[in-house]
Amino acid sequence: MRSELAGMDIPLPLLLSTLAISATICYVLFRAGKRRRAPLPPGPRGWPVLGNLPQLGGKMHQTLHEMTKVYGPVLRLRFGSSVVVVAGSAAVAEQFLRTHDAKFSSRPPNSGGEHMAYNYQDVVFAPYGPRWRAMRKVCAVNIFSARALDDLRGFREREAALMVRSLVDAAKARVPVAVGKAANVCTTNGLSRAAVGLRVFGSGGARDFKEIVLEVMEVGGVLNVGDFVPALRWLDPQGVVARMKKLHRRFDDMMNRIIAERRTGAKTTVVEEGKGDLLGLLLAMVQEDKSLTGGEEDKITDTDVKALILNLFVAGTETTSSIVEWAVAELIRHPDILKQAQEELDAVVGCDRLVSESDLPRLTFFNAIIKETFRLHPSTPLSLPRMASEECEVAGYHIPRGTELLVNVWGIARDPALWPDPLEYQPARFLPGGSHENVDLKGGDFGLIPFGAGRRICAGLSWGLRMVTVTTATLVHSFDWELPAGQMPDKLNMEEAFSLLLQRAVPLMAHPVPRLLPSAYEIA
Ligand code: HEM
Repeated sequence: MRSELAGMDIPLPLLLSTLAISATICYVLFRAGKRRRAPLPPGPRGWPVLGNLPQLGGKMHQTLHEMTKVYGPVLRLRFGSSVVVVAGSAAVAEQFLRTHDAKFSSRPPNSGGEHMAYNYQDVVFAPYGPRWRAMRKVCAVNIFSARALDDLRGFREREAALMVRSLVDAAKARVPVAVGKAANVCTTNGLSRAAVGLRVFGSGGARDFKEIVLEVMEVGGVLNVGDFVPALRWLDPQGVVARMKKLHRRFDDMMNRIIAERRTGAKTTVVEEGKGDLLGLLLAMVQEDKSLTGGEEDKITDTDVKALILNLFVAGTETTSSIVEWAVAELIRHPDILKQAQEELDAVVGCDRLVSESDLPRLTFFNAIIKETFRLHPSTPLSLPRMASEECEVAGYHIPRGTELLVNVWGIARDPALWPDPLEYQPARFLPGGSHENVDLKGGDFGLIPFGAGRRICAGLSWGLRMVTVTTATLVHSFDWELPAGQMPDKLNMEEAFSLLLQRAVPLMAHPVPRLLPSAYEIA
């Protein structure tokens, strides 16, 4: 038999065998293609609807660290309807945040970004793109560049001195102080003076401002179940969204008032001159009709200014003061390390004045203490979430588009494969000749990334690091620290609280004992 195909006369057996061979080749290629796609990462089975949310507990970073030991360094979970992947080793974090960083440069949508941060018009939640880049540049130039940091140094040092004054008063009264609270007043006021020319706490502080900032920091740290389970979103079971909306209105009203006062030159709440602060610089840009991205329709607006200021308070206050509190607690637990730190401070600074920022580069041992504290007690143990804008392959696993990424910076910094005696507080590991002498905190060493890494690394890293170092150095240089009667340094409770930020479960209370010459404490 013969068959006619496109006018050709082909024998039927030949045609059939050609078709059979083609079909077989297609099938083999299809199977090979299927096999080439990497598997999804492993992870524990979750519950219906809620997925793995009920298994996380309050100390999510600890649970995820344990799961990583079982399932490996790329862990796949489901938070409600969101697929989440957790990076649990330095090598895997590097693949996500260096090799594939461009694909993970946006953050997943969430209620904080929508209801508090002016519908993602800020820096923290803004989708990756020209607008986000421009907003980051505005911060970088006006507050976080080396020059801006130096210009604003007076605010930080002044607040550190005021902290010392209040601690001397407590010493005279023989009352123990909450070290984290004292540090928080210092870091928040330092930032708020630089940002809006106002002190949040203390004399001259605006009460409204303080209340709003405290609540913004608190609400910003809550994990909202409605973000992961769409069916629960409208119910708002924790009442988080309702609080956010109310708080947003209060913050917005307050900022509108501050901006109006600035524009009319009225002086109701402004305790600093306001010259040279970030708000003044940003309002000048609005006045000049400056474009963010160069486009005509993309002028910087009052909303951009308010969103940016909000970011600084949420991202830059508790993160900074919690590290100071952990550092002082570690030093109380390790009197030999505290003594060595004080000897270095005395040699560099002397005993007749307080620490200044210009002393910091010469404090080799003290800088190692700061690194070691960030290693064991990173303020944001799971960094901030990112989201895959494209699919990719990491460590042999397929990561689909839309997957949320958490990087367990807390767990990675305790990996025994990377850190000898990982649970021991040993600043010397960062000293010349130590096992990690060249490691820094700036996102290049993936075993230690408390500020994140890649394009969306912490925008306030330089400010945060300086503020943490100068505040801690001031506390350690100006005072000896004694625990309240009955507490032993080696038994100090070092438990972590239930929170997205790494707070202490039991706030550190201690007696400051002045140790410098009396003239050092003469603070105007
Ligand atoms: C010292 C303590 C601080 C720590 C440990 C810290 C940590 C972080 C981390 C882990 C991220 C996410 C990075 C990533 O996605 O890879 C981040 C983002 C951010 N941080 Fe910080 N931070 C600190 C202080 C500050 C300060 C003082 C400010 C501002 C005054 C600030 C402003 C920001 C902003 C604006 C972002 C968002 C960056 C973006 O999405 O482009 N942070 N921070």
